[in-house]
Amino acid sequence: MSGQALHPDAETSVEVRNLTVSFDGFTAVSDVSILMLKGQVHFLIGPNGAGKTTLVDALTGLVPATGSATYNGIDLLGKKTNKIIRAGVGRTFQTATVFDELSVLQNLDIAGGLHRRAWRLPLARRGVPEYVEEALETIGLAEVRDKPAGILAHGQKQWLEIGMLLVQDAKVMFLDEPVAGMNADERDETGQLLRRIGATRTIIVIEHDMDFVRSYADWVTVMHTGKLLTAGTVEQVQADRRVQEVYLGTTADVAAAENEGVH
Ligand SMILES: Nc1ncnc2c1ncn2[C@@H]1O[C@H](COP(=O)(O)OP(=O)(O)OP(=O)(O)O)[C@@H](O)[C@H]1O
Repeated sequence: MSGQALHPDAETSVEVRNLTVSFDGFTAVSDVSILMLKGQVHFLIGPNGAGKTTLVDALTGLVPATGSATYNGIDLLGKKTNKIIRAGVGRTFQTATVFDELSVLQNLDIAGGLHRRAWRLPLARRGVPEYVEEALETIGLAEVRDKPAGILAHGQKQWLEIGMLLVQDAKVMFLDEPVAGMNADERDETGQLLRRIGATRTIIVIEHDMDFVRSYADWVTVMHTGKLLTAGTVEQVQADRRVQEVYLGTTADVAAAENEGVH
């Protein structure tokens, strides 16, 4: 895909080619090809039903797909979710999946256990592993480590989910609307967090909050009715008339909006 090498030395991390997902004859994702580079925060946007979640489902072993998708050359299609996690590809969902009655630390420990091949001693008997300490610091929850996850603020729960991916050693993270329901401060903290962890990983965020996209996207991919509409920098995507049409309606609506100074 031309123009995507914002950083000349960025390496391709996830490569999706001609990916198609059909449900009983309905094509939810149609012939989509995307390159995702290491060290970039990618955003996947598009109106409701565009196929964003289904695309991520296909890349994380939840729905079957045709075409090809690799991470660092490892085939992702046709693999079970646990194998995909072990390969270094993780995701969050729109609704939090933390165990409310367990502490922040225990949630991280369990998530880390999913990644470890061998069965290990429970946390209480072996102390807190270094990588869990690091994750706690990174997500800013060190001070609430022993609190039950159920009492965390909404934003903190989302950060815990991201921490769970960190302890799984996910090098590729798909995040489904991580800032939905967050206040402005929480959104900013989340954006900074994504930048920090994205420097050495590949982050792909499904998002509807365009302010958040504008502030933190290195690269934006736009989907519409299952197809890839366009991809580029925020500026490129915003200037694309097809994107404006998809979000605003018809070409006539776009012209009217432009006349009224809406962009
Ligand atoms: N399991 C399924 N069976 C049948 N159709 C499905 C299934 N999952 C998704 N779809 C359909 O596929 C299309 C794409 O849905 P998807 O959830 O991927 O869109 P999205 O871009 O993530 O939308 P949103 O922003 O609303 O979450 C929708 O028309 C949806 O109804």
